[in-house]
Amino acid sequence: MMQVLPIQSAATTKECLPHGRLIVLTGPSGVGKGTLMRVLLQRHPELYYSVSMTTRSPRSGEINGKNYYFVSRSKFEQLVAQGEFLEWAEFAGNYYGTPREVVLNQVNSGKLVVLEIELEGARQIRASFPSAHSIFILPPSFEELEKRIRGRAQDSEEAIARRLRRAQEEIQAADEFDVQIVNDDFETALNALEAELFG
Ligand SMILES: Nc1ncnc2c1ncn2[C@@H]1O[C@H](COP(=O)(O)OP(=O)(O)OP(=O)(O)O)[C@@H](O)[C@H]1O
Ligand SMILES: Nc1nc2c(ncn2[C@@H]2O[C@H](COP(=O)(O)O)[C@@H](O)[C@H]2O)c(=O)[nH]1
Repeated sequence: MMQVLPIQSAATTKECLPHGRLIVLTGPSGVGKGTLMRVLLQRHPELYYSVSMTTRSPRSGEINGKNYYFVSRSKFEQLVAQGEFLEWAEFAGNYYGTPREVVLNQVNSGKLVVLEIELEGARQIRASFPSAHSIFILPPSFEELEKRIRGRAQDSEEAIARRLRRAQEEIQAADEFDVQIVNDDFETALNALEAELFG
């Protein structure tokens, strides 16, 4: 019988996922990843959603520990140096990272774990965990993406411009991922996502 080893390190090894599964949900800012995740978690509370750490300032209504762990740049850099992240990246002027220990514990205990992260982090996870299932969410058009980011009304004009510039690059990378789902009609996209996660 094949020996099953727990996942311990993403930085140095390529691991298979022994008990649970790791799902990577990526796609450009404003495409609707967070909204899809929120509804998915309501429908499937057994999923484990990894709360990331960021140096971005909280938006109105965001709660520390629920939406993100909000930390200073110096604290984030200290945690990077200590190897506390499974992956991390700088996006639109802020750091974002996935806490290593809690995620590995959840996967090893058999949970279906979802990471909602940007392109560079998603690439790091794919490199470290080739058996992670990666899903890229696409907008129906670039114009619609811009409309959604602006409609969210949460980011400054400069932040919107950075995110849209980055989105061009991100969309071109969609084919690197296992599955692409277009988030045009919300229910259709949600059903496609559920089908990917629960077969
Ligand atoms: N299918 C859809 N049709 C129309 N609007 C949508 C759809 N899906 C999401 N939205 C809206 O688009 C906006 C951006 O969605 P959301 O914040 O979930 O994007 P995101 O991909 O999580 O962005 P970020 O990566 O910046 O966190 C929200 O106002 C949301 O209500
Ligand atoms: N590489 C990582 N990217 C992350 C993580 N948590 C969130 N994100 C992504 O960052 C952008 C911007 O998010 P926003 O909340 O400021 O709009 C978005 O694409 C998120 O998916 C993470 O831990 N690592």
